[in-house]
Amino acid sequence: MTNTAQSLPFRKMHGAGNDFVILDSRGRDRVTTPKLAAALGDRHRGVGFDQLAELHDAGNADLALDFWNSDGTMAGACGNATRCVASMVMDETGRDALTIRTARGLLAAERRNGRVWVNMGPPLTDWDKIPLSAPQDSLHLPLDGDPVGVGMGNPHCVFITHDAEKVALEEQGARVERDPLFPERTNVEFISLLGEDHLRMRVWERGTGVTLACGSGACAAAVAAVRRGLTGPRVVLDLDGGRLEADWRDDGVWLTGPVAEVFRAELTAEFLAGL
Ligand SMILES: N[C@@H](CCC[C@H](N)C(=O)O)C(=O)O
Repeated sequence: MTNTAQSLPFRKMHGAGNDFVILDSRGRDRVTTPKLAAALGDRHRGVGFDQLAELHDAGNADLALDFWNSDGTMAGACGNATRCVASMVMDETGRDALTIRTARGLLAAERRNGRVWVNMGPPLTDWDKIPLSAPQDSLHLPLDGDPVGVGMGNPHCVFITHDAEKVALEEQGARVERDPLFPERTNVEFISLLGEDHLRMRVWERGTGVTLACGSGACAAAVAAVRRGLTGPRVVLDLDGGRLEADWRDDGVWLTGPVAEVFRAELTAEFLAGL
């Protein structure tokens, strides 16, 4: 933490109930450390969030983004936070198209008919790119329930079930997140088919636990559903916190859904000094 003497402004936003603290470090040094992320992510002694997103300057893009989980670890991708920040910067600048540098690569965001879409990039299906710990066919991972492995800049393990409502999400999610098949742990999704190109999805996020929605997870679920012949490439997903849409095109998987700003506040100098 470089800025302990001063308070630090932030915003709270959410996308379909997947909630974020947004720190805007454009024009200054980045401030997030694992300790700050974990302290702020504490819903009792901090602010509480599923992810923290920190904006910063990017030479060759409109902005850059880092993502942190509430356990203080970093994530390579966060679809819902990317949508929230894109919407915020589009409102700020009046622009309808942005490029966003993330650990996953350069992502495009577009506002079409009032809805912000983000291209989360092409899915990764090779075992070493997801990554898995040994060569495997990612379409049939060697785990009970025959899940599909998908990389979206972060790892996902997608279980196709008869009824996602009936899954013991906490127990199964926690176990699969740390299965040795995933050297970097994994996000875990359970999906079931509700109708044509319409999925129910529940999610356990790596580094956070059960969340109301996960954007990269929705993209991974759509990819798994297409690869297993369940749906076409454009899919509606009903999550606990709302509805997301994923559209797998030649240039990547596009994601949209609701976004909301909840409040703006500042971290006190006392809170920061205690880290
Ligand atoms: N909520 C996210 C995913 C956040 C990162 C994830 N927990 C990880 O560690 O990979 C989303 O909307 O994509």
